[in-house]
Amino acid sequence: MINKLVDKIKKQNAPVVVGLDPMMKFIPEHLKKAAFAEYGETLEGAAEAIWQFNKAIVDNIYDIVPAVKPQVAMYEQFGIEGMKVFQKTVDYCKSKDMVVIGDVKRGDIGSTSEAYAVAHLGKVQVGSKKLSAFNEDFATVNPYLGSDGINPFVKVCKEEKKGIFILVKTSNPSSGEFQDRLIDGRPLYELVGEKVAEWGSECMGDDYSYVGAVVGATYPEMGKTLRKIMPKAYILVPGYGAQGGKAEDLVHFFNEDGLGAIVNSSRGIIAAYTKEQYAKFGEEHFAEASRQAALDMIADINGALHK
Ligand SMILES: O=c1ccn([C@@H]2O[C@H](COP(=O)(O)O)[C@@H](O)[C@H]2O)c(=O)[nH]1
Repeated sequence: MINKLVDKIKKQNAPVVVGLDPMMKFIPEHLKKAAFAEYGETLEGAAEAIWQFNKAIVDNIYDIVPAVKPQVAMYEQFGIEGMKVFQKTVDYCKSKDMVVIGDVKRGDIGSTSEAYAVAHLGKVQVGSKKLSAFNEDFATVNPYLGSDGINPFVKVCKEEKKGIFILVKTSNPSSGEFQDRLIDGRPLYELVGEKVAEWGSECMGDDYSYVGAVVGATYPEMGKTLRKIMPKAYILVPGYGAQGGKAEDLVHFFNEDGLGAIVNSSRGIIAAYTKEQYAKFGEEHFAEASRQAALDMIADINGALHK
């Protein structure tokens, strides 16, 4: 799957992933009205509105953007109905040949991590059959339980040709509380980065490992250091746009080959129609505003890379 991701990034010339984080406040009134008319103000109604919102956005970006990153929390808050839409969204994006990164941030003791890995990337045994559940292409994984929590994901990735992105340095303001703590004079995120390189060395695609890393756009200096520590790891970079990350800060997250990183934007793309810059599209045409915002983001990042 890492080879497919790299190929799509090259073909579309777009090192960009759109985050499908469908918060209700961003879903246009006409979609909510139609969904609530059919299902009432219920969890089913919310799920239907989310589905219509996601589908319209995906229909408008799949030819220009290689990957999507549905954030599971935004679906999970609506219980089973939300998770059904998560699944439907994953399946729909895959039918459009997009690479799907499930932002699920899992990781636990070995036996539990194994179940998480099976749920999101693998196949579950049911009697004599092996069946896929959520079936994303990649999942995000929390490394703070150590190798026990990571190994089951690596095993499933090998079997299924899937991939993971391990949290190394997150984009949020308080990420330094623990991640920057010095251990034997070195910040913890660097030590995690070294482990990612080690785990990933056994998991190579053609040029990059299918064990990647998450490093926030909001910490460009750390991104530069981590790029050197993990030369073969693809870096998933959240924090561009809504969290303040800028294209010019992201250049050192990439390798000399112009590859090695994929930058995420969620609110900046899916809620583009609420921004003054894209107001001319109007709420009815929210998905076209998202397409334009995605095109602008791609141009912004490529512009910084090819300066
Ligand atoms: O360090 C991290 C890890 C994950 N995220 C997730 O990415 C998106 C960012 O959304 P924006 O609207 O583009 O800010 C969201 O799903 C986060 O949970 C992150 O931001 N930082």
